[in-house]
Amino acid sequence: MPDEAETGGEELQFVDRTGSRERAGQQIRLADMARRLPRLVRRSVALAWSIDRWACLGLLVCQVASGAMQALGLLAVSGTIAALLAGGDIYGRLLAAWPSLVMLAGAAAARALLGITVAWLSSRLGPQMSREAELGLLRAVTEVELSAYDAPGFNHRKEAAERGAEVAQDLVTEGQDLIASLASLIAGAGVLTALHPALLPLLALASFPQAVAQISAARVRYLARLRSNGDYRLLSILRWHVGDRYAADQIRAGTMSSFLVGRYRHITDRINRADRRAADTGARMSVLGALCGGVASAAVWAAVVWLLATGRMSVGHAGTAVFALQTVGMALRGLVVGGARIMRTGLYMDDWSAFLREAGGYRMNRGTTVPGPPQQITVQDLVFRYEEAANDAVRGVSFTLRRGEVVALVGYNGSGKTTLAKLLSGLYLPTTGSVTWDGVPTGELDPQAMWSHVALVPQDYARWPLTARENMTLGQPTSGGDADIHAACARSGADEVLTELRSGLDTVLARDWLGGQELSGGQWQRIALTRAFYRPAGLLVLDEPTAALDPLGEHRIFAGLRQLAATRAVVLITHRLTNVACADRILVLHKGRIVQQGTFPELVAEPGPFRDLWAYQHTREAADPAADGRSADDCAPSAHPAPGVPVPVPAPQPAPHGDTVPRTRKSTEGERTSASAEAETDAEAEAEAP
Ligand SMILES: Nc1ncnc2c1ncn2[C@@H]1O[C@H](COP(=O)(O)OP(=O)(O)OP(=O)(O)O)[C@@H](O)[C@H]1O
Repeated sequence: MPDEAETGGEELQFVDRTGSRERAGQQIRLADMARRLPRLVRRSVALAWSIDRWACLGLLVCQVASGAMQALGLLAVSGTIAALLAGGDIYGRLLAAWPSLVMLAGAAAARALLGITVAWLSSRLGPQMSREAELGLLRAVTEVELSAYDAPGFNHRKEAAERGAEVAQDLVTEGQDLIASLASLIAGAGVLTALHPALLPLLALASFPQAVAQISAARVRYLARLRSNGDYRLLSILRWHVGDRYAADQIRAGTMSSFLVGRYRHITDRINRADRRAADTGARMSVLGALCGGVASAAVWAAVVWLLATGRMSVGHAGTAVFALQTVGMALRGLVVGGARIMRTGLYMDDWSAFLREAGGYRMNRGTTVPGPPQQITVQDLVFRYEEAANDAVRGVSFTLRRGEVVALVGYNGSGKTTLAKLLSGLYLPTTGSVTWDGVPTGELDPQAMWSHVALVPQDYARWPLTARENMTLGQPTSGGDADIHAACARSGADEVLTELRSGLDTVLARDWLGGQELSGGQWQRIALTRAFYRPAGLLVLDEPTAALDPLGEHRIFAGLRQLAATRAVVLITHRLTNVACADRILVLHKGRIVQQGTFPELVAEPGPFRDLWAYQHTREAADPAADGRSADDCAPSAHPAPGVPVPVPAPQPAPHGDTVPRTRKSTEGERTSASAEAETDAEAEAEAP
């Protein structure tokens, strides 16, 4: 298969629409660094302090002590050299140098010990910081509006924040390296200044070109990585698709492996090119910096020789100056390299903290009214448009849904059914118009309290790698205990699934896990239905709830639906029109609008999209009964046209199996069909049917 990139077609790519990170990356410069470093160190210390103040305190004390030991060591070097170069016999000189030597060894040993302590504390603290950062991120993610996931900018910010959480642990080591370099610098600079005041400014001047070069190289590398971020993301998505079990059969049967691997290669080639360019530029800068630095260092050493030659500095002091110059030089390099690293980490952490602050710009900001189970959900002039979409997904929709009612949404693919169901559940908020629960707009309700009254079976239901029990209770067991779970299983057909599970409700539903067991698609759908039936919710939304079920399983669900509706408002979305005969009212959507509504018999009698769909589906099913395993008569025999007659007008009569829904009666606004109440007893009997 030809590559899209080769054919000139569109190519999947991730774009930083805000450009904020690119701008931030451009800030990796010496002046910005000098300005930002104290803030970054403060932040890393504050984060560490909030997690483990004793470890944090220990690290700070160790670094200060290490700096002091370094200064002591340099002084000891000076004392040792001075004693060794003094006049007198060698034994006398060694004896005089002895205390300085002991001090030198003691300082070195103490520094080594402090280094080990720092490494120990850092390795305890670092991973904790990342875990805490991840937890903060998880909390922030659950606090965003669902619509955030439809906004490309949000996903980009989320990924950047994830990277920030990942590198949070580096802040400890980088912060420590920086503090250690600073301590060394102060110690060395103090000694150097004491030896001769001109040496330190000279050294600082000599280090300047190298510092600029190293920071520039770090900036180039960061920006290159930033520009390749989208490609790295693509690679991880491709890796997941190629490696995951869900598509393994399709990759093989579709002989897609070379296409996918080729695509992977195409992206890695692009990353490699960018990396090579960045590496080359970085190396050129480093060479230039090293050349300038080399010349400047030669000047510093020449100055030391000149001081020595002109008698302005003793030999002992000159020896100490050699060590001090090395110490200060290393400390300066450590400051620059560590500074560039912590700047880079700081930029990622900025992404993380900005995400936590604003939840990627989509933090839920809703009301605090705590609702009860909704008695009536009213939709008025509802319009909803997905972010950056060209058209409204739902436009000008008005209707009322009451407790005890089953309302079916039907229509062609993309007509807005799922979107409307999510608006009813308060998962999305209207762009204009309103959705009210017992008179209160969904935006004014406390979201968690509202969703505790929603039971949702989406088209793509989650397959949690948890036990069967947790998969059904969603970690929120009712006071009825397992009895409630079994009752819900009996409704959904999951009772049959349970008998096949090794440890019953305690079985982990994930084959990859030790002791876990995998389920078939239909078995998983039964579990998803059990969740919804188990949940004591006032609004039940079923979006294609039986797509994966066998005919008997499907029959069981629809036979029990009326009984469920007794205490709930039910929204049913299905393309299988025989199933919507169970509904009190059917809303037909087309391009986001309600174009028809009424009972099943009314709609099959009325020219329009519903009748077209029904005629097509029924004719097909009549021609090939095997296409639909269950009889259309299960729900509303009166509504079904006789074979060969495309769309008959149904006669009003009670359904079999005791379903007493008066099918021909129009469910007008403000009016509830008597069916809901009357059907309960009979539907209960039906629920027992296999
Ligand atoms: N996350 C999204 N971002 C942008 N547009 C979307 C998104 N989800 C759906 N849409 C668009 O909104 C419209 C309605 O989609 P919706 O999923 O509500 O349709 P549907 O009637 O449930 O379709 P189906 O029968 O295929 O499930 C479609 O045009 C679709 O392309």
